[in-house]
Amino acid sequence: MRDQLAFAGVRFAYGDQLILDNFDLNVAKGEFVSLIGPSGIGKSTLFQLIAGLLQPQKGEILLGGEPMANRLGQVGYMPQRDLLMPWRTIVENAALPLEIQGISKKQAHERVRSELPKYGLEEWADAYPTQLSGGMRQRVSFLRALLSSSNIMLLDEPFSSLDGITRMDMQEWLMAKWQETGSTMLMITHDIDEAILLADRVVVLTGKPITKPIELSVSINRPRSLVSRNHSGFLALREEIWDLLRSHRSQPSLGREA
Ligand SMILES: Nc1ncnc2c1ncn2[C@@H]1O[C@H](COP(=O)(O)OP(=O)(O)OP(=O)(O)O)[C@@H](O)[C@H]1O
Repeated sequence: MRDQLAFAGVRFAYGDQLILDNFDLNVAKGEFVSLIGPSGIGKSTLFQLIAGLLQPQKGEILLGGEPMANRLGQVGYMPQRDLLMPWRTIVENAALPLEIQGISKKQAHERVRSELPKYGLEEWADAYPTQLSGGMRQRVSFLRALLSSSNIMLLDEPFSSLDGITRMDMQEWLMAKWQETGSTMLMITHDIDEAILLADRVVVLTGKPITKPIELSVSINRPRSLVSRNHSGFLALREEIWDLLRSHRSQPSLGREA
């Protein structure tokens, strides 16, 4: 089967700061991939390249096997903070990508209203974002991203602003949504447990520039739940990822002890 997303020999630099060099990454249709790496390594840059907000200076980014220079509108993006417009109701916020696609406001609103029960939000259709909890707002943000494009969803630390209990609820909720929608998902996270729990594969980004990402398969049976964290395979993977991150953090070039 063709990859849903492929980086082939990609180079990208901001001025003389090289972020990616000869970078390859392949993501299969319907796969869930977590991306983890130190702050400032280039994770958000990677997402901006996928979304088409930035272009590679060398190499190609392929969507569905095709090189696609204009990738805007081909991917759904869920940011760290929900970025809902406070003056728009929940329906009006979630319907925005459909209206941008040229669907009439009436049809767009009907479509969103039909989706809201799946998000536990049917009673909040006409509420404003400030009336909702953080977890509820992130569910609206997810729905809005999914309505932009369900082919590839980019989740940029989607739960980092939530409290610990809501975050765990949302992790289980996202696992269920991923299975229901069959979308390809890439998620940036700084939380090793979150990276493992949700993913088929964890990609550890290290090095400046990033050349070869370290890819680790997560072979823990699905459906998973928070209890899966006690699985021996989970604990071993957590150790492995932590060792990788720690060893790169303590490189002399990063200003730590030799
Ligand atoms: N528009 C820009 N112009 C110049 N440099 C930039 C720009 N955006 C990011 N950078 C630099 O590129 C590097 C990678 O940034 P990026 O935001 O992709 O990292 P990140 O891994 O997502 O970091 P974090 O985990 O802190 O969000 C950083 O050194 C950052 O300062």
